[in-house]
Amino acid sequence: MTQPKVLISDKMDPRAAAIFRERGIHVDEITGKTPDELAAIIGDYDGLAIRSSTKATPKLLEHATRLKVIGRAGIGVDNVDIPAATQRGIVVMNTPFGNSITTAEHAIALMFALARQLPEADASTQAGKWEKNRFMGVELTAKTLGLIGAGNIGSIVASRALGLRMKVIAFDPFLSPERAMELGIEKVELDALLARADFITLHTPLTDQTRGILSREALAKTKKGVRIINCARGGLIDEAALKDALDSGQVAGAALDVFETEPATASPLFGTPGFISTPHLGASTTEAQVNVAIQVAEQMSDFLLLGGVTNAINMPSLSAEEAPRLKPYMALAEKLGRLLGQVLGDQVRAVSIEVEGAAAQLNQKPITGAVLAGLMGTYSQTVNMVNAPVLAKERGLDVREVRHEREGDYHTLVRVTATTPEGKRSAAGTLFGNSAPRLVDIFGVAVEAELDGPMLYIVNNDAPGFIGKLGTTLGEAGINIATFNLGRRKAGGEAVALVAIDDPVTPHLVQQLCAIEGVREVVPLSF
Ligand SMILES: NC(=O)c1ccc[n+]([C@@H]2O[C@H](COP(=O)([O-])OP(=O)(O)OC[C@H]3O[C@@H](n4cnc5c(N)ncnc54)[C@H](O)[C@@H]3O)[C@@H](O)[C@H]2O)c1
Ligand SMILES: O=C(O)[C@H](O)COP(=O)(O)O
Repeated sequence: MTQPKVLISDKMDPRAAAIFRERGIHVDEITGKTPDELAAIIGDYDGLAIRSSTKATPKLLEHATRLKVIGRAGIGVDNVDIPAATQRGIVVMNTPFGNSITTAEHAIALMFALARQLPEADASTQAGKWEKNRFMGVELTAKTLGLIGAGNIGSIVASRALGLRMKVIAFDPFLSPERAMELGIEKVELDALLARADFITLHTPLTDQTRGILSREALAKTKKGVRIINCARGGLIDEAALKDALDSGQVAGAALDVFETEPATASPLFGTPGFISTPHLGASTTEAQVNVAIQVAEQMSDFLLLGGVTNAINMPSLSAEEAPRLKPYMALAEKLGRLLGQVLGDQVRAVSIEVEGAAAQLNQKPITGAVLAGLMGTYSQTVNMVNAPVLAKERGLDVREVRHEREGDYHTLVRVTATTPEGKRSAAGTLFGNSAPRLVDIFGVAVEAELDGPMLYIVNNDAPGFIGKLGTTLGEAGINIATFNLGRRKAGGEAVALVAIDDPVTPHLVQQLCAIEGVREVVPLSF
């Protein structure tokens, strides 16, 4: 295995680079590059470790020809084009909990800062004004805090606010009543939250549903004198409407850590009385940065070295312990998919993947991904485990997974059945010694073949003399037979030969093989 290379392109705690090096991964820390400069170097790397500054756009990813994984040392992945990464087979992972406490604390800090106008009071005092009568604050105790989004960060904010004796209400369509009760908060609709909250804090991702959730109309529905905090994502609030609401006094104060356009070096909000801002500092504590740096480096190393997948946005998880056990199954699954793909071409409309015996104890998703990657890999150069399920969906391929706990003739078995307009064809394989993939059944004919290197799949009438003629034709073309596996439905019926050969065959030789008496089909294979 060649040494993987990782690029850290945003400022990150040095522990990330140290972990990559300890695990034998080459790492370069190159920060502050323009998109074009980054595009010029990204082609050298297997992994890209980022925070929120690097934008992994489709344009950048076009140059990322080696890239296998993007690791986000933090939570929000809106700076990564996930569909583009997935199309290119790049796993995108984040560290969903490493900076949650820190960010929740920042929201609470901003809530205090708004309640007591701390930044203005500080600036005035340091300017020598001593304006004691100018800064009249409000208490938090007994006030109502409205959470928009009660996930990881929102729920930590709730627990801190309850400790401050606030009443907490939340709008989150995915918050269950049980979870709300467990958190000690009241689940409400958005309009009720707007009408009741003295403070509103946002903790949702930026999605099509949440963009502009505090729109001009929503701000008009708030309780007069509300104070608003946003430590989630710019774009959740209409900034122009917020400016007007601050000017009119509808909103008494607003604290933004995040902006629609970042870096936010200019904004109509700047200088507005009651407005406070920080430059996307939510996650910026020593503790959070150490957490996310360690987590992202461990996760990316596990993926690059062992195939373990943790906290991936675009792929099911696969622990570093599970990955070595699944590896031979994935190799078997990929070979079965590849075999069917080569024999059936692009005629496959549906695939059923059955696991039986020991295989049924494992996580089936990676096995399915490998089958699809093998199947579609015969007509797509860029398909892999990551993008195969998405590409299958795009092509309208109906994919089914079936699990049989019982053992059949083999202690472990993977069977792939493909449906084409002509009917169903299936291939099954097992693992010898729990590690070596072997084909044991092809289209209902029992065989025992290693699927490796160049091979020939031949269907012929079972009749004396065929093997001799086949050997002679291959021999005259200078093709050496490595192994020969033959199976038949019944004596004198249809027979299937899987022939491992030392060199690939030419189309002309395939024609010659097809011309042998009794041969019905010849398909050159490669594994
Ligand atoms: N300022 C910073 O530096 C900083 C740091 C960390 C995280 N963040 C951001 O904070 C946000 C929240 O992070 P998290 O870890 O709590 O995420 P999370 O996924 O744990 O929680 C998000 C919550 O939003 C809810 N939600 C989704 N759609 C919604 C909708 N339409 N209306 C209301 N609620 C909705 C979800 O149900 C979920 O409970 C993310 O955008 C993240 O990027 C910012
Ligand atoms: O989503 C996140 O984790 C935060 O926005 C933190 O971003 P940062 O890593 O750029 O500070």
